[in-house]
Formats: sequence, structure tokens, C-alpha cells
Amino acid sequence: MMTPYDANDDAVSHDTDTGNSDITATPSREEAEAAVEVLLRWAGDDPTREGLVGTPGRVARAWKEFCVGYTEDPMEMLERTFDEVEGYDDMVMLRNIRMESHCEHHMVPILGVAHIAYMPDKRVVGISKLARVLDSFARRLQTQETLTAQVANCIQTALKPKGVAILMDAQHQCMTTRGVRKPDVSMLTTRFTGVFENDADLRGRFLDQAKRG
Ligand SMILES: Nc1nc2c(ncn2[C@@H]2O[C@H](COP(=O)(O)OP(=O)(O)OP(=O)(O)O)[C@@H](O)[C@H]2O)c(=O)[nH]1
Ligand SMILES: [Zn+2]
Repeated sequence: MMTPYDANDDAVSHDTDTGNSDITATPSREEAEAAVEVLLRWAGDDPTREGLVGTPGRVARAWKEFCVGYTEDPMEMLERTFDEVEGYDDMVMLRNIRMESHCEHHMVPILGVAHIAYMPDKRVVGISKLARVLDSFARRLQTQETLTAQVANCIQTALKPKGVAILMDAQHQCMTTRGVRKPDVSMLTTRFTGVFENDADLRGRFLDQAKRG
């Protein structure tokens, strides 16, 4: 999948002749660094002092890394499946997957864990792929609700299991280190599809196992 972020950093449609700037065009590396320089001045510091001279470049590189998910297609990560599992037909669960994202409102970290389960319908997937799908959606600007729904929908659509269950438990630094400043609060979100939506006992088993993590 090709996106504007795959292109080299400087390949952008800048209309410098006419002075028109397209807000949807990918900015150049220089423009991104200039924006960081403005932010440094806005914060009250001097971008020309020794310790900050390389900071705009570092921040630009770091944000490419934080947002690498925009260049990926999580559906592709679930393409390879295995069906020789001797008829295994119970829940498959990955517990305590570290989750790192950034909130779309303040662009500060969301840090926590995700528990992901699915009920296979003949096919299973390599377990690392569930964590890869999570990472791919997490490495974007997110709300926790959207992230939870996107991961569940992707697994449901790509793998077509009998159901998917997700629980995310995360701390939002926009709440813990600024604003309302409640350091111990974590946000829980869940999404259940198929059998997990319809079978309360199964849902209970999933939640119980997540709690033990
Ligand atoms: N529902 C939801 N809200 C989020 C998430 N991440 C951050 N928020 C909230 O988004 C809201 C943005 O509210 P605003 O009033 O526009 O922004 P603000 O003035 O910075 O708000 P405060 O954080 O209360 O200081 C805040 O209440 C955040 O706590 C998320 O993943 N899901
Ligand atoms: Zn926030």
C-alpha cells in the first residue's frame, strides 16, 4: 500500500511558484523541522542554543517512527493463516500486549496493555501478527475507542473467526501529566464481536483471563 508517507521525505507537491499551499500535502522535512522550532520558541526556549540545535531533526524523525502505522496495511499482516491445527476450536488469547500510542487531541503518549482473543473458525494466525496489527493501528494519532474498534474490526474482517474480544487498559498522559492530572487513572475499553457478543459465559472467560494477567 503506497501512501504519501512512503515517499521520500522531501517529495511533496509544493506549489512554490504560486504561493498556494495545499494543507493535505505531505510537508517537507524542512517544514516539519521549522514547525518544531516554532514550538520550541512557543514553549519559551531558544532553538539556537547548543542543546536544542539538533532537536527539530530528532523530533521529526521520532514522529515518523511514532506514526509509522500510516504507511502500513494491517490487513496484509493477517494474510498468512494455518489450518492444520487438529481441529482446535477454542479461544486463542494474547494477554498483556504492551501498547504505545499517541492521543489525537494532545499528541502525548497513551501507554498500556491490550488483551486480544479470537475464536477460530478452522484457520488460525501466527500469534505475533495480532501484536503487529495492534502496533500498526497504535502507531498513529488515536483515541482509545477508535484503536480498540479498528483492531477488532481488522481481525474480524481479515481472519473471519467466530468472534473477536479485545480489552485495552491504558493511561493517557494528557490526563496524568497535565490538565486534570489524575496519575492513577486508567481507561478501559472493550470490543466484542460474534460469539463473544452473544455468549456471556465466553465473554466472562475472556474477561477473567485478562484480569489474571
Ligand atoms: N474519549 C476519549 N477522550 C480522550 C482520549 N484521549 C484524550 N481524551 C480526552 O479528550 C478531551 C479533549 O478535551 P478538550 O476540552 O477539547 O481539551 P482540553 O482543554 O485539553 O481538556 P482537558 O484535558 O480536560 O484539559 C479531554 O477530555 C481528554 O481527556 C481518548 O482516547 N478517548
Ligand atoms: Zn489527550
